[in-house]
Amino acid sequence: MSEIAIKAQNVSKIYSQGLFKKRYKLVLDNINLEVKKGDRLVIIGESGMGKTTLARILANLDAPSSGDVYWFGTSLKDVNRSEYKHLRKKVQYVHQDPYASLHPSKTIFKIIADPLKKCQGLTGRKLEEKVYELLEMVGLMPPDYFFNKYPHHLSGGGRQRLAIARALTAQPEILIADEPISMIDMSLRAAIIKLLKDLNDKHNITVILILHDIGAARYFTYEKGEIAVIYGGRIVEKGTSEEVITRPIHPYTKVLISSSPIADPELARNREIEQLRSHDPPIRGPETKNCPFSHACNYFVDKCLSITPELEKVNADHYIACHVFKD
Ligand SMILES: Nc1ncnc2c1ncn2[C@@H]1O[C@H](COP(=O)(O)OP(=O)(O)OP(=O)(O)O)[C@@H](O)[C@H]1O
Repeated sequence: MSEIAIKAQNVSKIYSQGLFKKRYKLVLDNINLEVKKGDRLVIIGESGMGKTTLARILANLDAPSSGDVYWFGTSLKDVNRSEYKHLRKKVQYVHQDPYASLHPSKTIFKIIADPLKKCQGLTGRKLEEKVYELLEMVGLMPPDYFFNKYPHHLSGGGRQRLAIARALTAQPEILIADEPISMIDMSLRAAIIKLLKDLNDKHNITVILILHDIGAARYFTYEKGEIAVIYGGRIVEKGTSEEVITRPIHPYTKVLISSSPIADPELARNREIEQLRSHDPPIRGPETKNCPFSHACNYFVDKCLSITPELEKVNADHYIACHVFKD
């Protein structure tokens, strides 16, 4: 059996808001997820559903209010300092915004070389060779052409490639990329997803990719991996791309798929998009026990307003959290 690379166990996150911080907002509600070593996972959902919060907690950039995250079987609550130092390098995070995450006055060589010196202790010719290799690996070609350039010389896609190369300097085994394509031109997006697929395929790096684009999710997972659909801080549907995108069950997943843009004008004209009862994100507190989608769902029944549905198995490749639709 493959080793579990990363696991979230009963992870919840509550933020306090308001003047005296007395209003509590449940942003993640009892999330359970695991990703095997060398596998791929997409976490998909619309804005404000908790994707970034979950990604940051998985990367230990933020702490859950309750629950635990495990890296390679080690609980981040119990880990000792030296073990954590060792594990930290293995889990790297790629930010949504490549513009903000790169030092504007450092050359591209320095952006990659500095962490290489720190993480791998490389110097001189070996350092130069490694910078060359990493730039080549992320498709910044020919690598030495970029050595003395600066981030502002690159396109958005190029900057995201550079941000990925920088994350690779730590030789990670898990890469968590938070919407890495949302701030770059449409035409460059597929290439970044392809790069992440290649890193997974050729270098066996476990990749967790946060997305709101269903087409990109399908492209990333059609050969392997899973898609987890998040709504109101809950995983509402999870499974292979074949199951979740081809045979969606949850009403939210269906709406997400049917409203994703399609290029063919004929298909776009003829398709029907279900109108939801509300387009606002749900407001839930720590004590809320309902289906997070119940305020928007056209099919809700009484139970949906008072009992939070748990993820249940439909088949080996498909899980669903819905009181009404179960298969
Ligand atoms: N530090 C914070 N304090 C209070 N509320 C927060 C904080 N960070 C996030 N939130 C709230 O948590 C909810 C989920 O935010 P999150 O950024 O995780 O969603 P998201 O799905 O990643 O959305 P987006 O795609 O817009 O980034 C939102 O309602 C957001 O306003």
